[in-house]
Amino acid sequence: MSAPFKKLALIGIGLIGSSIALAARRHGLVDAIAIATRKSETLDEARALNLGDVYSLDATEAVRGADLVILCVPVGAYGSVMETIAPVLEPGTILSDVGSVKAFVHKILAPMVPKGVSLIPGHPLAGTEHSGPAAGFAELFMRRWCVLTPDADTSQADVEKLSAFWRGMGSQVETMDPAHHDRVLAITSHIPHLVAYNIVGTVADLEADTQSEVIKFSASGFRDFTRIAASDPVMWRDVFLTNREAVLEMLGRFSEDLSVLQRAVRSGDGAALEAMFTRTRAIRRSVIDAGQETAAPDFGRPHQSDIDTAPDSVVRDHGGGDDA
Ligand SMILES: NC(=O)C1=CN([C@@H]2O[C@H](COP(=O)(O)OP(=O)(O)OC[C@H]3O[C@@H](n4cnc5c(N)ncnc54)[C@H](O)[C@@H]3O)[C@@H](O)[C@H]2O)C=CC1
Ligand SMILES: O=C(O)C(=O)Cc1ccc(O)cc1
Repeated sequence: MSAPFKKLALIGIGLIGSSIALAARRHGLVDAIAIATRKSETLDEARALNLGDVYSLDATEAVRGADLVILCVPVGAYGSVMETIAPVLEPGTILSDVGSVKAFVHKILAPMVPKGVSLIPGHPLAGTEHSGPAAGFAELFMRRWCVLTPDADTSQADVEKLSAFWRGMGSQVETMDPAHHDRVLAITSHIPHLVAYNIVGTVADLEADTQSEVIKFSASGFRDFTRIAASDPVMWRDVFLTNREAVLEMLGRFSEDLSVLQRAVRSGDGAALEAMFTRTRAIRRSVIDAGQETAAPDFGRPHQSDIDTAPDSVVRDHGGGDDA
C-alpha cells in the first residue's frame, strides 16, 4: 500500500526536521524523504544518520516533485528559503512549517505561495534544548499537541491530510487562529524561555566567587532554568523578533504580577504569598491532569551513572524524555 505522501521535502534538518524524518519513516507516512540544508557539514551528518533518501544543498532540488514540504529552519530564514523554493512548488503540494510563531509565518509566506499550493502552517508543541540532526528522535511528538493554523479558505481535505500526518507520528492536532496561537505560546513557552535566559544571565554577571558557588550548589530551581536557557540562541532570537507584540503584552502582565509579589515579600504579607502559591499549585495539577506532565518527582532526578545502573522502571519514570 502506498503512503499518504509520495515525497516529503524537509528544509532544515535540526532537532525538529530529523525527528519528523525518523517518525514519518517509522510510521510509513511517506514514500521518500528529501532533505535540504544550508551547510554541507549538517547535510553530511544527516546522511550519516540515514535520515532521508536524497540530500541536497539546493532546496529547489528537494522540493521538486514533493507533495509535502515542511520548513524546519529558524523563522528568520523563512523569507530567503521561500524565495528560493516558491518557483518549484507544484500545484497540489501542501506547504507547512514547524516554527514557534505563526502570525509572522502567514505574513511572510502567504504572498509568495503559488496558485494551487495549500499553505498550512504548523507548530509541534514538543522539543528539547538540543539542536542539530543528531538531536532528533522518532518519539518526540508522541502524545504532544501539534497546532495547525490554516486560513479559512484553505482546502479542508488538505488540512485533514496534514492532520492525519501528525496524528500518524503520535500527536494530537488542533487548529487555531495564528494570532491566538501567538498569545497562548507567548505565555506558555516564549516568556518562560525569556525568564530562564534572564535568570541565568543574572548569574553570568555575578562576581566570580558567587557565580562558582551558584553553579556548585545548583541542585535547585536554578538548575531547571539552565536547561531551558541552553536552547538554541538563533532560534530563540528569531522567536522574540517575530512575536514581539504578544510577548510584550504578556510580559506587561508578568511584570505587574511580579511587582505584586515583590510588594508582598517587602511588606511580609504571608497571606498574600500563600494565596498566590496555592493558586499556582492548582495550575500544576491541571497540567498533569491534561497529560502534559507526570507527577513523578523531578527535583533529584538521577544522573547518567544512576540511569546506567538503574532498573528499567526507574529510568522510565525519571530519565526518559528530552535527552532520549
Ligand atoms: N527546538 C525546539 O524545541 C522546537 C523548535 N521549533 C521550531 O522548529 C524550527 C527548527 O528548530 P530546531 O529543529 O530546533 O533547530 P535546529 O537548530 O536544530 O535546526 C535548524 C536547521 O535549519 C538549518 N538552517 C538554518 N538556517 C537555514 C537557512 N537559511 N537555510 C537552510 N537551512 C537553514 C540548520 O542548518 C539546521 O539544519 C524553528 O523554527 C523552531 O522555532 C518548534 C518546536 C520545538
Ligand atoms: O524544551 C522545552 O522545555 C521546550 O519548551 C521545547 C519547545 C521549544 C519551542 C517550542 O516552540 C516548542 C517546544
